[in-house]
Amino acid sequence: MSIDCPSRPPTPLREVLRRLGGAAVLFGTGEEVVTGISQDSRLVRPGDLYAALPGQRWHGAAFAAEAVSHGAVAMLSDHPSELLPTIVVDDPRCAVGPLASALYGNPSGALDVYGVTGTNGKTSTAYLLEAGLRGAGIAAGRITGITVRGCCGSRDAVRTTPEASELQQTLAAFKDQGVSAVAMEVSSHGLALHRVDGTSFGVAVFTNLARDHLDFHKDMDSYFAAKARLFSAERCATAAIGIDDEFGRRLAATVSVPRLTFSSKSVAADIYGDDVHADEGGTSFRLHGPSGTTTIRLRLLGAHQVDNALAAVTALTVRGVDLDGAIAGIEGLDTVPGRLEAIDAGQPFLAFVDYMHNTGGQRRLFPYLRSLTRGKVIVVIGATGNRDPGKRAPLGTTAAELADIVVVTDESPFSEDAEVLRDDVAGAARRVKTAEVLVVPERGEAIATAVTLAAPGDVVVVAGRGSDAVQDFGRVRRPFDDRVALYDAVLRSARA
Ligand SMILES: CC(=O)N[C@H]1[C@@H](OP(=O)(O)OP(=O)(O)OC[C@H]2O[C@@H](n3ccc(=O)[nH]c3=O)[C@H](O)[C@@H]2O)O[C@H](CO)[C@@H](O)[C@@H]1O[C@H](C)C(=O)N[C@@H](C)C(=O)N[C@H](CCC(=O)O)C(=O)O
Ligand SMILES: Nc1ncnc2c1ncn2[C@@H]1O[C@H](COP(=O)(O)OP(=O)(O)OP(=O)(O)O)[C@@H](O)[C@H]1O
Repeated sequence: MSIDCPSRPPTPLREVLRRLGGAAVLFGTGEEVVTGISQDSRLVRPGDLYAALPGQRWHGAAFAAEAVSHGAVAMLSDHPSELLPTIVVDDPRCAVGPLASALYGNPSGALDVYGVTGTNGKTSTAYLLEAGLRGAGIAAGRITGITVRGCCGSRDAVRTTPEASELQQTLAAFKDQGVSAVAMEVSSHGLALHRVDGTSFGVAVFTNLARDHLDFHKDMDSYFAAKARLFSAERCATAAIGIDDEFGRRLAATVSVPRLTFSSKSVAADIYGDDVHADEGGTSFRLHGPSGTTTIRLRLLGAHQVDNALAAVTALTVRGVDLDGAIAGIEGLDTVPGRLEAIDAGQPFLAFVDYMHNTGGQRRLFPYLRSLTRGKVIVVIGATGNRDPGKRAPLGTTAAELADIVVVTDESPFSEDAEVLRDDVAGAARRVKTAEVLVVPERGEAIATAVTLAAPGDVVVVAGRGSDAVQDFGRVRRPFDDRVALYDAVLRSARA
């Protein structure tokens, strides 16, 4: 990995205090100087200001000693520390982003940042954007829940949208590497938890909104409101908005920044796609926009990728990027890891790994999978623990409505009882009565079962985890990659 944030000029603590405004109170002399900021004691570097935040499980102040051991020189929190000079503010989480941006030289001001939000398609759209930017000759970086990639290397992502201090460090590193545009995912958690405060977006992109994350946001209106925060004139210069659902239309009607809309259903959009052909080799469609009509041939699979490509082209159009080069880049993208990724070990049926984990994704993808076969669609499915329990039954119901065989198994239960998760999904799937429903707790066995049941011409899809490399059972975590497991299962079945 080579995305280290280079050291920054020291900033006196008194200057930090001044930046935070009149409500901030300093406990200490203010003689110290800080060279960076971190909100995780484990990631503190010598010279850092440690932002100790109240969280869901802990208060960061509990980790002050560890921050000191790593070289923290001062703290930002909602109460003073006995260990470090502290600047106290009422809501330190709100303060971190803008302060980190200032300490790292306002990196987003020097970058064209494409922020992608929405329930589904953020990662895919960010990959398409990066490919389009690079195709147009623009040095691009990418921040997604899979990896963070600049011009000089990449590293695995910890979450979809990095915490505020890590985000500003990454943007500063990108800037120093010569990156000039960044495609990044902006999750609703990221917006609600102020991770992107202090970041200026050249364009905010809205893909779509469907039920998800209601454990955190409580209802769809709050979920939408979190997403809509990205589109305020204080955060973004322009917007690209998908209007194929009610929420996108609502957003398009209310944003005050210059915007273009896109759609794969409505000619009323500024940029729209039609004549979609999605088969097992790729996806083509006609794109109609301000500069005319062009045919786009994606190597990515599934009609949903037309929506994501429209999102990317619309955002690139809004930013005035050369579209010929950008479209060539988009057409060259061969896969997004774990997003309808084909697994081919020479078997006589189609096999995919996908990340669908909500009914919005299921409803968009199953029709495509169905179109690929005259035989059966077999899905391996589960529900992730510690997430909205209200989404489990709909996942089971929709899978059973749209597939022929549903193999229910474990995803990552985290601290929840795996059997309860399986029962919720399988119970709902069984009530549909049209699909065969099996429960196979161990994921590798479930995948092998699906493969064994596949006849020539069928479609097998292992859903829900995409490219995740670890299955998390709370106390036990084990390496598990669905793509490897599916490939191995296919090979084993061929030998048998
Ligand atoms: C809601 C949320 O984002 N929570 C994350 C967050 O929790 P938190 O801020 O409440 O932190 P906490 O664990 O209570 O700890 C409090 C403070 O102590 C600090 N700390 C904690 C432990 C330690 O050893 N040292 C230390 O400094 C933490 O950095 C934090 O500032 O910080 C924790 C550790 O730093 C994360 O483990 C935790 O992720 C939770 C488990 C999580 O699952 N987050 C998911 C839901 C998430 O954010 N997902 C979205 C994408 C969703 C999607 O699009 O599908 C994302 O953007 O990734
Ligand atoms: N435009 C779309 N419309 C509906 N479903 C989609 C769309 N794009 C992707 N999907 C589905 O959502 C899954 C996740 O896709 P992707 O990772 O691109 O989205 P995401 O918004 O980043 O999701 P997450 O935040 O969960 O990573 C895909 O595997 C696919 O099943």
